[in-house]
Parts: sequence; C-alpha cells; structure tokens
Amino acid sequence: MSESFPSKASAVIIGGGITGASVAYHLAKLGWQDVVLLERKQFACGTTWHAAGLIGTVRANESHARLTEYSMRLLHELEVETGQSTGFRQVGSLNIAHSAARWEELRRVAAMNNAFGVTRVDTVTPEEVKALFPLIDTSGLIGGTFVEHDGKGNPIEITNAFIKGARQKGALCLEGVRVDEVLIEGGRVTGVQTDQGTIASDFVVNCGGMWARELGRKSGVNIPLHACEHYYAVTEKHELVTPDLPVLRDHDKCVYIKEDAGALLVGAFEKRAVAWGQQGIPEDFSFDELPGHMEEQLMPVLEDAMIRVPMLGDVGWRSFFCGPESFTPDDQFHVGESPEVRGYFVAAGLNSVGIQSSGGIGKVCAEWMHNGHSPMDLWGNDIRRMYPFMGTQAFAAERAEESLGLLYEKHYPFRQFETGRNARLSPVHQRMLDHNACFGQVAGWERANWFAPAGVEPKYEYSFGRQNWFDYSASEHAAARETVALFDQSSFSKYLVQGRDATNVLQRICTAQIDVSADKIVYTHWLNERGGIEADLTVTRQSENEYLVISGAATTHKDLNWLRRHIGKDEFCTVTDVTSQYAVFGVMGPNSRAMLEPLLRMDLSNEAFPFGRSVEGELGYAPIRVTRVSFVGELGWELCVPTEMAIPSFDRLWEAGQSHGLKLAGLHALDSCRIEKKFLHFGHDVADEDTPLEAGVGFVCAMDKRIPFIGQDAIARQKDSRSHMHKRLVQFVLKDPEPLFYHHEPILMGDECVGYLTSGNYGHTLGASVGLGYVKSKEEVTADWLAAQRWQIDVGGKFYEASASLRAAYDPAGLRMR
Ligand SMILES: NCCCC(=O)O
Repeated sequence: MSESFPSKASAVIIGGGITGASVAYHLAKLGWQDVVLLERKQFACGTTWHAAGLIGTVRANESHARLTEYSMRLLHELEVETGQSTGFRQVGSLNIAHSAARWEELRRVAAMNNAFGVTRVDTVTPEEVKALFPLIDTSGLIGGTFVEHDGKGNPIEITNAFIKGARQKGALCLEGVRVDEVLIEGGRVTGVQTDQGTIASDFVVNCGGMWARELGRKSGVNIPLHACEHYYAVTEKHELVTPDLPVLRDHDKCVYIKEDAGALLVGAFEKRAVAWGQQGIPEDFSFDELPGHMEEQLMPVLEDAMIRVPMLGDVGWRSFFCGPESFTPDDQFHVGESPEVRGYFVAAGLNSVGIQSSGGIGKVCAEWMHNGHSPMDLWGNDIRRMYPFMGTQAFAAERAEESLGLLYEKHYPFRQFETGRNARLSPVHQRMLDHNACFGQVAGWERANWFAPAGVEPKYEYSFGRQNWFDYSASEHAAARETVALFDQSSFSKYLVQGRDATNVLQRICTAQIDVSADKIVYTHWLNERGGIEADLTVTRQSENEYLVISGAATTHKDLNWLRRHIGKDEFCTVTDVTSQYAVFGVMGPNSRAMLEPLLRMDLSNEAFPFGRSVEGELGYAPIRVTRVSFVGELGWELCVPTEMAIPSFDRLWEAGQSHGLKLAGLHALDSCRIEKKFLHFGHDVADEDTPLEAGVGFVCAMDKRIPFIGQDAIARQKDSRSHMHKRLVQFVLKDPEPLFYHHEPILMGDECVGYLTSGNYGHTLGASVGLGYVKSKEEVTADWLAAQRWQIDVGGKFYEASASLRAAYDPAGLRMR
C-alpha cells in the first residue's frame, strides 16, 4: 500500500500503542491487504511508552497462560523477522510470601499454572530466594515461587517491531491522524472520518487505550474502562544491580522491582488508586507525565520496599514517575466484536499488563475478525460481558481505583468488589437486607450469597480455608435438601422471543426440541458451528408464538447478541430483554409441594404437575408463571412474578413457609447443591471450546428436528468419531472432608496431570469438596475406565484421593427432582 492517505481499507485500527500495533501486525500476517493503523500523535505515546515492560506467564486461566506464552515466544520471532530489537531478556520472575494466606495462594497458583502445562512454576525456599535475588532481606519470608522463563522487554521497541512487521506485510501505519468518528450504517461499520479525510472500511478496531471508552461512546459502543495514576520510581545506577536480576514481586507490599539499565525500577500497585481524566482524557496527551500524588500513593510503597530490599534506602533516586494506565471493571482486558455495532471490534483495557499481553491480544483479535469467532475460550474478556451501567463515568472511575489495587491483592475465593456496589437491586432487595443477607455482585446485581443469623454481621471474613459463612450456608443447603429453601433468582437474564417465526428461529438456535406444547420448559444449549457451547439455558413456550428464555445473570448481552444475529432478514421475530420485568423465586426442597399447593391453589402432584411443566398461576393478587424445574436437584418450583408485585408475593411465600421449615438460601448454597448434582455452570464448566457430548449432556441435542440446529453437523461428526469419549467432564469428590476446592485444581491420574477443575465447591450433603473438570485421555473415558484409575486432586501442592464419576454422586438418577 502506498503512503498516501487511503480512501479505503480492509480494517482500520484506531490507536498506535502496543495493542493496536499488534492487531495490525497480526491482521497483516493473516494476509489481510490494505490494513490501516491510525495514531493521532506518535506511536506508543499514550500509555505504552512508560510501561515497565514486565513479561510474566503466570495467569489465572489457561487461555491467558497460552496467550502470554505466545506473546513471549513472539518477541524472539519478531526480532528475527524484523531485525528490530524488542529488548527482551529472560531473567525469570520471583514472587514472595510473608503471610500464610499469600503462601497458600502462591502454591495454589503454581499448581494451577503447572496444570495448564504452559509455563513451569517452582516453589522456592527463602534461601533460594536470596540466591536468586541477592539484594533481598529474607527475614519473615515463608517462601516464594520462581518462573525461570519470565522476563522483561522494552515497550517502545516491541511496538516498533510490531509496526515494522506490519509494514513489511503491507499494512499502512500512520502517525498524526485523528479519528473523529466511526461511520455506521444499518448497524454496521462503514468506515472512519478522520481529520484528513474519510476511509471506507467494514472493520474498525478500537485500540484507543484510555481514550477507548469515549471513542466508543460516540458510536453507542460500551467500553467500560478508566485511566488511573500508576507510579514507579527509578534509582541511580548501582554496581550491585546486575542485568540478570529476576523481576521481584512482593504482592503483599504492593510492589514490583526490576533491573532497568543498571538501576532498580520500583513500581506500585497500591490498594486504592486514584482515577485520572475524570473530565475526559486530553486530546493532545503525548509522552506526558502526571503530577500525581507521590506522597500519598507512592511513598508508602517505597518505604516498605526499602525494608525488603535495604539497598533502596541507601541509593539515590533518579526519578519518581506517575503516568496513566487504563483499568476495566473486572481487571480483565476487553476483546471481541461489540454487541452494538457489527464490524466494530475492541482490543483495549489492558490493566497494566499490556506488554505481556500484547502479542496474544493482537493475535486473538485478528483471528476473531478473520474467522468470525474467538480462537479460544475468552468469555472472561469478551466485550459482551460488560453492561451499560459499567460504562458510566461514575462507575468506571470508582471501580478502576479498586481494580488497580486488586492486581496485587490476595485473590481470595468468593472475594467481592467493594466499589460500584448497589448498582442493580433485586425487587426484594430490602427483604433480603431485612433477613441479614450478605451480598455478592454479578453483572451489577446485588445477590444474597448467604444469610447471617440474627445478631451476626453479614460480612465476609476471607481466607483460603473455611470462611465465616461456611456453616450458615451449610444449613441453607440442608434446607433445600431436607425441608424447603427460597432462593431469590431475580438476577437471572430473561428474554421474550415473539413473532410468527419465533419457533423456527429458536429451533435453529436451540439444540433441544422447543416446538413443544405451550406448557413446557426445555433445557437447551446454543452451539456455534463447531459444536462449542455458546449458551446454557432454558426455553419456556408460553404460547404458539411466544417463548421465555432464561439464562444466567452474567450473559445478557452475549445471549441477546447471539439471538438477534441469528434472526434472518425476512424472519418475523422480535427479542426483548425482560430481565427487569420479573422477579424469580426458586422454592426448592421436599416440603415445597406442601408449602405451595394451598398458596397457589393448584394440584402440584406428579400426575398433575410433572417435572418440566410450566403454566400461568396466581400468588395472591399476582398473576405469575409456575414452572417445575430445579437447579439444586430437588422437588421444586420457580415462580416468575411481575417486579412490582415481588414484595407482597415474597411476603406471602415467607409466611406460608414458616410451618414447613422454609429458610432463605443464598447463591453459595445454590452452587453447592448444583455441583453435587453435576449441573453445569456456563463460563466455567462449559464454554465455546466444549461440546454437550464432552460435557455429558448429549441429551440436549435433538438430532431429528425438522430444522437442524446450528452446530448439528459438528455434533453428528463427533458422535460418529466418538472423539468426545476422550474428553469428558468428570465429577470428583474428595475422600478427605477437610480440603477445599475453588477452581483450577490439577487432576492427577496416577502421577500424571490430566486436567484441572473447571469449578469446585463444598458439597455439604456429600460432606466433602466436589469439583468438575475435563479429563482428556488417549483411551475412552467411560465409567469403568474411571473406576479403574487412581485419582487425586492437587490442592495447593498436596495431593488428595478422590472418587471420579461421569454421573452425579448425589441422586444420580435424578429421582428427587421428579
Ligand atoms: N505494568 C506492571 C506489570 C505488573 C506485573 O506484571 O506484575
């Protein structure tokens, strides 16, 4: 492509930081002609230029581990390919622990990453820490972890290498071009308007870094992120500082230390950061520093660092730096096509790990554009996981201040955000408060996770062991199993699908047969063409041309997007998000029938009201929908109640339940019950790289429908080849009642690691930790084969015996629900 200003492009990438440069490079590498990268000032001038350049491969999930490992490998390849140095040095990285909780976390993270099989994490003694990082004072240290192949690179040089590589492959990378507007017609990108002219294009990638949210907003695209002040200081050069010093992270003291041109660079992730750019990011910001709040934010971290690395107290300081970096509401970067505008992709919000993520995010964004889908399970980063309220200035800024600190905080199980709370409240929130609920947050919804007894403060006390609410939640679980429990499930996403062609549309999208009589709920999956699971939900036929679809709280925009994009141009079918129109109460347990029958004035016997039946009913004055279904594996009904009638309906239920042993139960109890039943959790146990056959729910696939479902060919092929028999979702139950599963614990068959848990919780009825995880094997994974092996689960480096089963350990035949 010539260097004159282009009139059209296959894709326009907005933002010439390291992320944009990587996207351009990867698109060009995929053979895209006429890729255009536009940078408003100079490449790398926003955030990239002042990044510390740490390259660490230890990650919280396998996809991220694979991507970071790719990024690192690419740094070597880029140098060879472009002749441009990346400054990459493989010096290793060291994390240290001086508290029992951090030590437990480091060991769990090491075990998890070793199970991913991407990087090797070794635990080391304080003496080994000293040998690796001689400048450290090891007093009070319990131990650490060391990753030999981690390192550091030069952010500007890496950006230049991407640009050079992209140009060599034909991309046009321009500096000094400002994008004023993304052009949209009929819900699709058609190009960009710049200060130098218009470029027509079907694809735009917003890699605008800290500008991305404001740029997105101009096109109605929601990209929640906000800039925060990030600090580091650099010492004078010192003879004891050698270039091969590993990167040191002391998370409890909020600090990282790396060698930087013969000096030490000391960076801070203080617990509560300061948001910056609240009035908007200045347009002319370029290679600028911020005045910051050095005394309050940086100095306390430096003082602690001087205790751990005493030479920092003696050496001179060359600079104290503050610069802006963008943080997202959940500390996860954003990637993927926006749900609002077709062809509008996002790759932004790198949460201070942009250099180590750059290769990976560029690759997945480019492949997503090229193939029309993500190349791996990236639901945790998919821009569709965001909600409009998260993009408000107030929320984005408040949450970013917490996100920065959370990077180095202990990642305790069940940890809840402290900021951005009370964004979305259940219609019966006040009743939950009155009953002493302790809330957690999903998709902004405040949800009762557990209930404290009267006189006990409903507040988490975090640890990696049994937390303060363990026994309370156990008794809620027991109520669901033995008497009756009420769960507020109002946060679940609900969509009304209506119209003459609604049945045909849903038949095509749903694996299950949904052309059923208008009194039935159907459990189904939505699959992609590859047979991977895009959604796990229920569909209730309400009338000939009307269906109520219910899925989890976190997936509203993903599901809506999937539904709407699969309605043909000529099909008459509308989709409405009715989440806020209904409260949902799950009344679950053996006493539910006796409790509800008089209240609903309905015959709820098995004959009159079998499992899967769903009809209209009445609860007091409220017209409601009554559905026999259960996510806890017990006799039970879900009641869908108009929002404005939720409180009186709840009060009637509560009163009626008193003589039946009714207890309010929270989401932690729900999860404990569902995992005992081996029910799936979308995003953890199943996602777009897993098929229903592998997950053990092949029954959701109706292969003989008049209208085949999306992914049916892939499922038919998998059935024929029996390849799913080599990857199966297995339930593990520990024999020792003490250790606790959370997620990602390695699965050992004999001495060999064959997978890891996708979800885990304590099964209070089974009396032990229960986990689900995929076992991949050369042999067919059958019940007999499982029974013939020795299974252990690695919990923080200790191995515990477990039973393994394809069927649920609790009520395998499902008799209690039916
Ligand atoms: N930008 C600093 C990276 C922090 C870390 O990797 O720990």
